[in-house]
Amino acid sequence: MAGKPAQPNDNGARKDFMEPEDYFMAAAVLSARRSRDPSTQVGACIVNQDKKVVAVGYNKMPNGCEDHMPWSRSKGEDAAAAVWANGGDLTVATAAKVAAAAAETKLDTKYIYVCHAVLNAIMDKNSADVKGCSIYVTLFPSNECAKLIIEAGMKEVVYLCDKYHGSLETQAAKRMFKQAKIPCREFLPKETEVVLKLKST
Ligand SMILES: Nc1nc(=O)n([C@H]2C[C@H](O)[C@@H](COP(=O)(O)O)O2)cc1CO
Repeated sequence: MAGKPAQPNDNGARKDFMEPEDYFMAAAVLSARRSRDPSTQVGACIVNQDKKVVAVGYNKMPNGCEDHMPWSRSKGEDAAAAVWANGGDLTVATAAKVAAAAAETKLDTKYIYVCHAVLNAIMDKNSADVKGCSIYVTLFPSNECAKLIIEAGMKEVVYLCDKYHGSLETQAAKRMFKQAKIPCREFLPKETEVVLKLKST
């Protein structure tokens, strides 16, 4: 029996192939999965003007430091976890407060050591430079990432999530992007299912 009549220009190709933009953001989402950060995993994918991927990256500790730097968000969390692990009779909440009050150093948090996803992607690029490239990021770039993106001559930022939009770092990043005339747009998947599925797993 004859099937559906072929449409003009129907060469029999698969119709549900992945659109390039979805692929680039999915690559960023997949890269984020390599992160060891227990709370926030960030991925980045840099694409050149020929639509070729030239780099991917994720938030990580510097090479050689992976097993030695803390992943905690606050000194208190570390100390509380240690008390808890040693069978201490303080609750985690109490221990956290005691430790946080006793030591206010940031040296025991991840923030001072971690390489953001954008930095890692730029350092790991497989091209001479990333001038004129677009960057797909799972989280809006920080002020430090914005400086790198601008100085590297990238032309566009596409982001999936902006959960720290109220932070000083994000506000500073937006101010620099505006001044440097680098457009930032929220990612709108063409084929939502694939990217969101990756994001949520
Ligand atoms: N743009 C960014 N790129 C990143 O790679 N990061 C990293 C740094 C930390 O490892 C993690 C944020 O941890 P937390 O504060 O949500 O527990 O994400 C953070 C930002 C935020 O501006």
